[in-house]
Amino acid sequence: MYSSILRERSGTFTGLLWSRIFSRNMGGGPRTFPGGLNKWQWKRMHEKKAREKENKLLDQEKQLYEARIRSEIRAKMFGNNDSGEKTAKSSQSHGPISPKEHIKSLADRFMKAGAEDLWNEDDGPVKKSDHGSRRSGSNSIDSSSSCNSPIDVRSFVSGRRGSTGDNWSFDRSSRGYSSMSRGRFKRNESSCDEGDEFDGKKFDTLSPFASKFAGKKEKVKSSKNVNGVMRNKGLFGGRKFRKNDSSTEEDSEEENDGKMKGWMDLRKTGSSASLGNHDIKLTKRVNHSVTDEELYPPLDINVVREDLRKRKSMENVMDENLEPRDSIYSRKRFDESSISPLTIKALSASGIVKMTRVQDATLSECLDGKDALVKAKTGTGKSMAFLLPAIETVLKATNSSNSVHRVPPVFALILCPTRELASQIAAEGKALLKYHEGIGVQTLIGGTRFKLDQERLQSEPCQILIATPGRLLDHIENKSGLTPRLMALKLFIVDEADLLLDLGFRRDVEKIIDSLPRQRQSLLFSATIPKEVRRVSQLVLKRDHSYIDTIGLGCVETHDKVKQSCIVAPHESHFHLVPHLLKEHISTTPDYKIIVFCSTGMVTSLMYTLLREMKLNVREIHARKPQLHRTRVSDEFKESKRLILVTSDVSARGMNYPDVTLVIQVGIPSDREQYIHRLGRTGREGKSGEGLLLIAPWERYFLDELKDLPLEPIPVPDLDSRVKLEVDQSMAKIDTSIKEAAYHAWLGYYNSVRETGRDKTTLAELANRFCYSIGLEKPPPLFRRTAVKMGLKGIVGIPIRK
Ligand SMILES: Nc1ncnc2c1ncn2[C@@H]1O[C@H](COP(=O)(O)OP(=O)(O)OP(=O)(O)O)[C@@H](O)[C@H]1O
Repeated sequence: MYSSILRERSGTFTGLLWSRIFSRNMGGGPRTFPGGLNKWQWKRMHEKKAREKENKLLDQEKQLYEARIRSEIRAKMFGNNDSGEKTAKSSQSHGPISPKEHIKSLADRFMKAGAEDLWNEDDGPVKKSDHGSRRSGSNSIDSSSSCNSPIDVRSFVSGRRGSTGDNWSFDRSSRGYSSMSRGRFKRNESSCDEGDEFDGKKFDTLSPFASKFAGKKEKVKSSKNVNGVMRNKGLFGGRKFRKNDSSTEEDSEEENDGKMKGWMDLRKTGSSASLGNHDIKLTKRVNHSVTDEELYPPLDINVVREDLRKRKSMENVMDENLEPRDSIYSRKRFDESSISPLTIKALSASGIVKMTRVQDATLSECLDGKDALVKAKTGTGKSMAFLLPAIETVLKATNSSNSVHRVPPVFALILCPTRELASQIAAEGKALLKYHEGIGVQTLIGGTRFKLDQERLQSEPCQILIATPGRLLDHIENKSGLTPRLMALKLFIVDEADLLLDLGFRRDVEKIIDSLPRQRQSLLFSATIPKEVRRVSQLVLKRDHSYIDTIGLGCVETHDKVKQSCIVAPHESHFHLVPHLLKEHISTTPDYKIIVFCSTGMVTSLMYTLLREMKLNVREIHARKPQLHRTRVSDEFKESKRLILVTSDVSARGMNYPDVTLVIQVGIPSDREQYIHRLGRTGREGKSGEGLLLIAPWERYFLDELKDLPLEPIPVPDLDSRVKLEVDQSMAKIDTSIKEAAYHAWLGYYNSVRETGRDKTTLAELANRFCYSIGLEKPPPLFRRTAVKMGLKGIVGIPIRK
């Protein structure tokens, strides 16, 4: 019987192998098999393997078949249309788009107004000198006469300028920001552009790029006739996209088929939400007679930035009809918007009448159901900017949902990085829903009991859910009943988007996105959006999303009213300097409220213990503290004055502690963005504040990342001998275990920083100096496994536990 089964499977190697082994076994071969299996177990194991292999092959065949069918359908749909129609149709379909269309849309987006910050240093318009020398008769346009003509890159990509894609509109009422979506353009808050007439309206040009571009556009148009080449480096890291007009349609069909197969295969390798495929070169290089360098000499981005800065300073004059330039408020009132009267009533009850600029810039776009990536400075009301659309979405969904839901649906999901931030957003949401009956906001955050979450979700209304990724994923993966409720989701919001899309969180976020409906609106908010995040934002956003930047290209991302200084001092002195600086600030600021950021939880704990020993009014928050403590301290710090909060990065993002007078950052933050967010805990709602960065001489390299910020170096203050003595005495009283934990955490943190972590010997030396400065006699040993993991095993000065 078995041999007949095996004969059926004889096509597979496993089958053959098993058949040999089995027949040998029948003939008195070995009784036991590798792994101590008996012959039946051995047989079953191989049969299972063969089945799995067969299924895999079948799956692959099925996928290939589906890909073929899809490409046939696409060929039928688009076969007879011109390229403009193709683009329109493809943007409506929900299936995968062709590589060609994909390239078009990426290139299109890259060249849109406001996308300059996606460019690499050597992208962009032609340098003035080069430009002049390359002008070609009537095709060249003088930059001064053409500075108001935004470029339409579709003309390069599709080979003709689409008439509908050129509708550039300017909304005067919403002055002070830029927003790009399908040809719409609004002006930057602190934009550095000049105004010009367009379509009978006052039109603010995109940027000084426009004039240079206009010339370039003509140039490219004419050069396209020669060889049909388009070069677009920024988004694709130097990749080249070419369209060879002389190639026949058959050629391109063939090429497309080949590309499509590769495309389909690639799409299948990642999760549906993964991004990997978007940045893949799918076109072949084609030789052409004119070199790219001749056509597109590299742009000196610094020249452009300088240009922008000059224009900004010229524009920085107060218009008497507008809010002052440095105000975070716009002139628009909430009652002029289309949000629900009950929400407006709640806003008025909290004394909120006028919108902030970011709210003005985003509200209509968000209410229109568009996807958006929004950048606005810290403390300017981003939470309300996304909570208002969330509430409107719920109202709309509740009114229009004629189908009775099997489970009570969650219509809006807000993802944020920390528990405190989730609770803060929930509190703000509840205040806005004060007069809306039956609409509930709930949080899903770590540190609480899972079962309690479930009960709360079932017993209380929850149309708006605010969650941290880890706990939300727990609920999704453990089938707590949340997943079906998310099926009706209409709006997905990611606050602190750059952090949540960063590697640390991205996997969780991808999994969460996989369990959300694809037909939804998505909004991403942050005060910092580095280039990489704009690229990976496609993980969440639709391709035609708007990018709304209320800060403006080339403008400072921090608040003018926040004074920033930096002290470079040996790190052994930091534990002495911090109390000194605190005392100095307290003596001059009666209503002081200070946040001290430390690099890790355990260093935070040591700093807190020291300050407490010194009888300063101090509290601590870090991830090692129980949630109850964190919530209590966070609430207390919100309400209080004359208090110092020592914290790790759990408080760096989004936390709205009103009237913080000073932020001290001890040691370098993880990156430039984190510096901006930590600093952003002061100077909120347009108020003034002060920031101080305290670093060691070997951390000076980090200042390079902040060179565009108004950070003033100040001399190391002379230490008061009494403070010094007091610090030494207080440090001596601190339990050794706290110091040892701080040493290990310190070592771990700087080992993970690329610049300090690569030279392990120096790192060990620095760590030892830190160790002695906190009163330890010798460095505490590391577990062998930890040392191996950290690459510190065998390094002089790093003792290993026996
Ligand atoms: N239109 C408004 N008028 C007055 N106050 C407002 C308005 N909008 C928001 N606020 C208040 O401004 C403060 C800061 O807002 P919020 O915390 O949303 O800032 P944020 O931009 O999200 O900051 P971060 O980047 O640090 O997360 C809050 O106290 C909020 O209530």
